[in-house]
Amino acid sequence: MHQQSPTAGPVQIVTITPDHKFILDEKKLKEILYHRRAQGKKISLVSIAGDFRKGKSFMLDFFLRYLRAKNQKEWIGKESEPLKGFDWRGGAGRHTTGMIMWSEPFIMSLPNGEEIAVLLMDTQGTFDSNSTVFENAFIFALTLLVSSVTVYNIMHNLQEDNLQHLSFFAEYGVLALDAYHTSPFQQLTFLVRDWQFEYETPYGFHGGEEVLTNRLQIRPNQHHDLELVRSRLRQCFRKVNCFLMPHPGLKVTNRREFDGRLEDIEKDFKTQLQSLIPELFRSDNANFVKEINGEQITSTQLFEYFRTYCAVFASGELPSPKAMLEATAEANNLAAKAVSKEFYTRAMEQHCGGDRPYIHPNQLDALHQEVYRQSIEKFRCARKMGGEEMSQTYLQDLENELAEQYSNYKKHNDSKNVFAFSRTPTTFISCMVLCYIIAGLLEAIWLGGINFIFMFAFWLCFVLLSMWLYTKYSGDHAEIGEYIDYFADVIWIHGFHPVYSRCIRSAMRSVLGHTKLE
Ligand SMILES: Nc1nc2c(ncn2[C@@H]2O[C@H](COP(=O)(O)OP(=O)(O)OP(=O)(O)O)[C@@H](O)[C@H]2O)c(=O)[nH]1
Ligand SMILES: [Mg+2]
Repeated sequence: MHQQSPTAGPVQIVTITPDHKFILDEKKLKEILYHRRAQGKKISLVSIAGDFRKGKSFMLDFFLRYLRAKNQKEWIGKESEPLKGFDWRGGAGRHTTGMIMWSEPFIMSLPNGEEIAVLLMDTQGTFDSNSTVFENAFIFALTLLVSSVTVYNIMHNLQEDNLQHLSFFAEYGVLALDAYHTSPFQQLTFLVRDWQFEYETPYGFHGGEEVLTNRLQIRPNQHHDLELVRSRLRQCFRKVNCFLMPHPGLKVTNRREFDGRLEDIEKDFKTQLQSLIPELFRSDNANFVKEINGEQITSTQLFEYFRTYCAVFASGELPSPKAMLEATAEANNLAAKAVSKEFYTRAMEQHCGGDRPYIHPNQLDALHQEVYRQSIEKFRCARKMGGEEMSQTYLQDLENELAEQYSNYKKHNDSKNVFAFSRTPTTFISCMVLCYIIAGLLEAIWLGGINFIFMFAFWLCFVLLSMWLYTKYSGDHAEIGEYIDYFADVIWIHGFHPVYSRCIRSAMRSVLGHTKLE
């Protein structure tokens, strides 16, 4: 290990602004990652993340002691030496904000003798009352993306909510990657603080493995949600392990003047520190060196990745992560809106859809008013989370969408009107003219006796035409109008249309001299 300069210390590389945006301090990050000691070397980044006020920075200072120690055996330090490095303190309010990196890399050797640069990073605790869901997700996801080993610091036990949050953050991180990776993240170590059940499961990695196997097991008949979280975690991380840490003692947690000295810390805690930390920094661990896309990267490459990931998170291209209540309430409202809209569409289609005849505009409007009222009522009555204020936005959207649909139905209905108006009257008027001419001709050649058939057809067409006009203009007895349209269609398709087409074709042939017109 190389001597650190006396000025080495924690450096804020990511700052969260009061309006919950983040700023990456590229200059400071560059100073660390382009440090002369790290130049050209592969890199390992060990970070700690987890809920706020759970002793993360405190733990990181022991990592620091280990990496700084010249004598590997007695790295833990003197009994009365205060614990310094990354800033930690007691109290209930959050302390660390943004992301903080140690200003100088540490040099370690891989089993093949190659030197690598090791960096430490502290992060803002999740779920304090000041941070937004975006902040939490961004910090955690970025930590997972840039670290080779991420220590997920949790309290008391490995619970379902820890797994759920982790998978949420990991999925958010996956979004920032530009290509699909089978295991986008490397090592994740659950560090369970204040483990109380030593009588059942021992401290350390062995006990941790037992707890982890139990929690990550996919059981037959397990609920799909729980199974999904577990299978995604396995896909996202190359290695997951767990360490059970004892309580550090009441002097650590309850005394204001506690400064981190070992003499105030319980023996068990110190013993476990000595087993945890050397194991975490084992250079023969296959996941210790940072890899991206299956390639071990150098510190200068990491700088570029850091910048790229931050740019993706800032671009606004990613879906904005939402709190569980907000996301569920949104899903409820969207579902209720979809049901109401579908109800409206189905009812309108039944009366004025594509295969329905034209109806009078007044009738269409009355139909719309009624179906619209019922559809809005349906939305109001649906059970939704998020309260009245939230549902108001979706109600507004629904109203706009229904109004737009109605305007489309109106246009469609009008277009049917023009169509019906041209074909049905043309057919009946043509029939009447034809019948009249035939009756006249028959009269002229003294066959007036069979005239009555054509005069009957003439008057039939006249009556049908009058009835049709009445139904279309008044909107009453629409079904009768429909039957008349149908009757006219039959006459048109089987009577006039073939004759017209034949006439037009032969006329064209005589003009163009028997060219192929089929
Ligand atoms: N119960 C408990 N408390 C601890 C442990 N280790 C440290 N602490 C105490 O927890 C308090 C918070 O320590 P920090 O290291 O500042 O906690 P943090 O997680 O970094 O907090 P934020 O920076 O606010 O997210 C201090 O008073 C520590 O003495 C532990 O293992 N168990
Ligand atoms: Mg902290």
